[in-house]
Amino acid sequence: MADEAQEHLLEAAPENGLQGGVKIEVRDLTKVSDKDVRILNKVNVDIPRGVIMGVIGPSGSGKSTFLRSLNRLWEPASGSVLLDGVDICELDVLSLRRKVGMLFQLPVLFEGTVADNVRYGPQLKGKKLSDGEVYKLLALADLDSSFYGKSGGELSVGQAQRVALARTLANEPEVLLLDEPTSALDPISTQNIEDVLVRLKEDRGMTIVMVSHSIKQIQRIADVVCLLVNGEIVEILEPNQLSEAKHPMAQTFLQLS
Ligand SMILES: Nc1ncnc2c1ncn2[C@@H]1O[C@H](COP(=O)(O)OP(=O)(O)OP(=O)(O)O)[C@@H](O)[C@H]1O
Repeated sequence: MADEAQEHLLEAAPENGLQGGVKIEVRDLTKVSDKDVRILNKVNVDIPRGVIMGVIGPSGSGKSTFLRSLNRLWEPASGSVLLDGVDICELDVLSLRRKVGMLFQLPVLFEGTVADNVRYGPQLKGKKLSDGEVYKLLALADLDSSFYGKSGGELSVGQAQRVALARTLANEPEVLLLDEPTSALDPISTQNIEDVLVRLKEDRGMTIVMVSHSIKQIQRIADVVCLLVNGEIVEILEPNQLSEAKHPMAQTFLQLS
């Protein structure tokens, strides 16, 4: 990846008074499939703290694999990922996944109430969240107190996605990984989630890496966008500069999406 591209990322670091600096360093990250096909090929990128990074690229280019490699849902074949300078392979997987929370395209809620779901992570560590703490987490995910006692079956997909977000936030993550988190949602639910993500970045300095097929969404909320093609990062740009991307796939992708 060109040095120039990396500079875009570092320039996007927050000017909101929160601590800046590199949060995630990805070094020569390579992932090979069982059939010996390279899914990620020597990916290098520094992701600053307090930035929303959008990841785009054609289907099969390795976006989900990249995301899953950041919290060891997929183990790399070679290369490394450093979180605050510490190789994630040196961290206990459970504590890594608390620090680096993840949301998927479709939310899966556990049995029980919304409050049970939100309490789940802290409970595994022996901590019972008070009602007030649960309400605060719901509010962070833009859900009012009426959701507290509801069950998953009573929720729309958009509401369930926000409950899944509140459940992730209960673990006090420093990084959020989002794999097309709004692709199954209507425009209003999408906007709710986008607003929450921007607030988490601005108020808490959270680092957010989001795969999205929507260029418009990337342009609405991302600070930088990273284009993956055939398992390689070929461009890192500010969202409003996407039309200036030099890689031929970028133009095709822009026209089709
Ligand atoms: N568990 C797996 N085992 C083997 N190959 C896999 C596995 N998961 C994904 N792949 C392959 O890795 C490549 C990248 O897949 P990945 O899901 O990361 O792409 P993507 O860019 O997220 O695609 P999409 O936009 O369609 O979700 C694809 O060729 C896919 O077939």
